[in-house]
Amino acid sequence: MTTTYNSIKSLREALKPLRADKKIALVPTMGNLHQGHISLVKLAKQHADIVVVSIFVNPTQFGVGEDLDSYPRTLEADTEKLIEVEADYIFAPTVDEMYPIMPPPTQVLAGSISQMLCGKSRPTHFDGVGIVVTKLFNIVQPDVAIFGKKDYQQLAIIKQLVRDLSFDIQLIGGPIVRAEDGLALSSRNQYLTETERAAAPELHKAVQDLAVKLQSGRATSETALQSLIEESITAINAKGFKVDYLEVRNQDLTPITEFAGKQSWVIAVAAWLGKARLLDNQEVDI
Ligand SMILES: Nc1ncnc2c1ncn2[C@@H]1O[C@H](COP(=O)(O)OP(=O)(O)OP(=O)(O)O)[C@@H](O)[C@H]1O
Ligand SMILES: CC(C)(CO)[C@@H](O)C(=O)[O-]
Ligand code: BAL
Repeated sequence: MTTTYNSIKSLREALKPLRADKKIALVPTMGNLHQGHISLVKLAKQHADIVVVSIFVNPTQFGVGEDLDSYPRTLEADTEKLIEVEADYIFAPTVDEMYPIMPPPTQVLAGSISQMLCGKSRPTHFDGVGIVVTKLFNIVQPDVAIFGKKDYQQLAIIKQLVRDLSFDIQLIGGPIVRAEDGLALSSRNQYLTETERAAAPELHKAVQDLAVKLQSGRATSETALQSLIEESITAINAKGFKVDYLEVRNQDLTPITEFAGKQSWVIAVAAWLGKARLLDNQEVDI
């Protein structure tokens, strides 16, 4: 059975008797669920006895002028999908329940990792993610928490949060779920027009092309890497996107300083296509 709670107190009461002998997993979401989210719930079920899915469009992670008001809110359809996949609890609080004072005076800042990549164009975004995820961890006290690798930087920031605030939580990153044509599933894909949707998989293709070049050993120096990156940005922009950033980093998101020998890198990209800012990434082991 899938039960929905809107209050922190009632969810805590429901979970309390289960803690003694059940493993609890948390899957945090902003709702408008698609197969990417459902894959995380299925992964959660493999690692825990009880799965809690939070659905909360978190205002503190939206910047001024972003899509907080228009972000799709589809709780009824989401609930049906979660019943079908047999999630145990849905936590769907109101903004007042989560933030008695708005904006909350307490902050959870992630430092330099939150100012790079997506943080350059969304400078307060990860501070909002930091506080809401900290609250969700404190409310649910899960044994396991599942996040998607589509939001690669977010997962890296949450790894740092778990380490620095000593949360006793096992973090698991779920693989990116894609449409058949390669586009990473995302709630914001619905902002695309039909023509833009047809062009959208080009982003993934460009990332794959760059991955092939990296794997063939062409990034022998900082300069060589930079020129491959610039080639990719030009190719993506030529398809009608406006690249926000495309960077190659070590998989912990530190800058690359070693070019010889075995390397574990990640290509991370964000690009605007019409009203949608699309994210993608690919890990590359060289
Ligand atoms: N295609 C996907 N594959 C795997 N995980 C995903 C995918 N899309 C989203 N997730 C994960 O689901 C969780 C909730 O994400 P969220 O509700 O913001 O969905 P979203 O589709 O990414 O929305 P948005 O378009 O706002 O970025 C996050 O951990 C996110 O990384
Ligand atoms: C982790 C999260 C649920 C926090 O609001 C959100 O950033 C998301 O959906 O990725
Ligand atoms: N999945 C990322 C949530 C956001 O862009 O706010």
